Amino acid sequence: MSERTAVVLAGGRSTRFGDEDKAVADLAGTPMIRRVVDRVAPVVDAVVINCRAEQTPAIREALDGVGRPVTFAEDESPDEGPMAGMATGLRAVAGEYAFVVACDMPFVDPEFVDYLFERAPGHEAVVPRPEQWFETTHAVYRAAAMAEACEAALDAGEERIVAPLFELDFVVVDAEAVREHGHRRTFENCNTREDFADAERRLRD
Ligand SMILES: Nc1nc2c(ncn2[C@@H]2O[C@H](COP(=O)(O)OP(=O)(O)OP(=O)(O)O)[C@@H](O)[C@H]2O)c(=O)[nH]1
Repeated sequence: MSERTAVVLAGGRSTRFGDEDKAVADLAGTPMIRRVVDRVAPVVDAVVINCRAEQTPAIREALDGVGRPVTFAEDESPDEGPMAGMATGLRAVAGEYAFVVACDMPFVDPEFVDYLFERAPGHEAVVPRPEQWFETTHAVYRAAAMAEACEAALDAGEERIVAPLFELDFVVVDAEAVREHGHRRTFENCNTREDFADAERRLRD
């Protein structure tokens, strides 16, 4: 089996959260990004973090001892959006396939991630579609192909991550397959203080 990587997107400004980086914000006693990495670590061989250079020290500290090699792929120009971050992160991937996940999805389901990787051979992307939209920041990509497609889309002035996706040979994981293989919370994300409070309640349940 070729090496599997998790690319964690953390280069956003957390404006809905407030004057603190939500990636390293405390969620029930653990930095949120640590929760994400701890959950995916059992099903990947390596981790790539995309962030801005000034975020790296705090994220590195939060990930101390995760048990997988962690590489930092820092934005050359910050604030260019999640698709630019995805391209930067994917360019740092050594293996063929990578699971891309946002740093604010602390309930990501490792069994579901494993299922996405299992479906990947022979394709360039495996993207869940639990409802009407594609979960592009919770999907497996052939790293080089998606990075190239993102870069072309950015050059064309495109901002939506579905644009490069449609250039690839991709598999959709439909609602039924999501229900069968994934925990229903796998896509939940935390953007606001209220979302954090909600997540903390769930983590205590
Ligand atoms: N590299 C990079 N990543 C980004 C950028 N904007 C968002 N992201 C990442 O993309 C993912 C989805 O973005 P959001 O959930 O909107 O996070 P955010 O932008 O930090 O939050 P808000 O400012 O509240 O919208 C998160 O994992 C962010 O870290 C960006 O300009 N550059």
